[in-house]
Amino acid sequence: MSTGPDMITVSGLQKSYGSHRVLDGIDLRIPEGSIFSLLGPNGAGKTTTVQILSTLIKASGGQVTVAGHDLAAKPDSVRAAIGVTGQFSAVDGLLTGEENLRLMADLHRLGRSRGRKKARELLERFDLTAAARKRASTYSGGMRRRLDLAMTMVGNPRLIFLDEPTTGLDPRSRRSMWGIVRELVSEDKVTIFLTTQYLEEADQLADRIAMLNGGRIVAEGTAQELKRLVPGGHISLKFADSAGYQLALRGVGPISRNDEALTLLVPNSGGTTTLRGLTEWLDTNAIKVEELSVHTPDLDDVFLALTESR
Ligand SMILES: Nc1ncnc2c1ncn2[C@@H]1O[C@H](COP(=O)(O)OP(=O)(O)OP(=O)(O)O)[C@@H](O)[C@H]1O
Repeated sequence: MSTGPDMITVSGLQKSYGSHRVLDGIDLRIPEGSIFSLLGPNGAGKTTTVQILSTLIKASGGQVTVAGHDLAAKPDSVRAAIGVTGQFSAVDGLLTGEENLRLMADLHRLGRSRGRKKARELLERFDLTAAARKRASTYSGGMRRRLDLAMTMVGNPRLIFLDEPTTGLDPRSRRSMWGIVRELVSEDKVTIFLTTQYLEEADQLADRIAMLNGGRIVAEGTAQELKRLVPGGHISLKFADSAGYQLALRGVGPISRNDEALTLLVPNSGGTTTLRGLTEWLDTNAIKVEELSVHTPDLDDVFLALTESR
């Protein structure tokens, strides 16, 4: 991840609709060349934040710079530096993939030969060459998303707002999209602002994640840092016989028990020490374990713990 200058800085960002305060003082710093993900339950204010940062609507208060430009003073400069893809796809289904890209090249005034070259390159890169002459309406969901992203890349944006890039895609198409997004960052040095409903997606892609709830950022950090915020890591043990179970019950300090299934849950600090200590203790006491599994908290646990209605 880059430690260079920031692509986005936000301080004290506010947005109200009448007396309804949707964003209540948000601070963010997003380094250039990184992937940042904003998460939050429905109605938390994610779309509002993206709409403000991408110049679609005006903030009610606070300071924002995007790509080095003051958002309030220089919205045109901000617009020239960014690309937006997602829910409001620019793809025209009646045109072929190639035509869609050429149209975009025309809008960016690339000129005929440069436009064609750019379209060819992007079709190749986004794995759409074979479908280049087919109408976009015949494309699969994954192909359509790739075309949409390719069209955004025609303008050479330094920052892309990716709104739910894989919603509705099958696991293979989702993985292929993740690969493309990573490549945009590693090769083109693009900064990505990602909104997603899939916590796994943020976990896979984002360098840093912020959780928005009730118009405020309630947690911010790497996926690992966020996971450390919630307890919930545990080791699950299933015993071979009731004698071993009874012995362990007194010895291991379980957080929960199931006498019928002969299972115990033991808290896990996250390191290997607890696990090793536990298995050594079981060995020493000749207790037979049938199954052992380690559960580390995931972003779902963090999300639920931090965004429960308050
Ligand atoms: N134009 C508007 N007028 C009044 N209220 C609005 C307007 N746009 C959004 N809101 C309110 O702002 C709040 C945040 O909405 P926003 O769309 O930003 O949430 P979100 O986090 O993107 O949610 P979702 O995951 O459902 O898309 C909601 O309570 C919504 O009703």
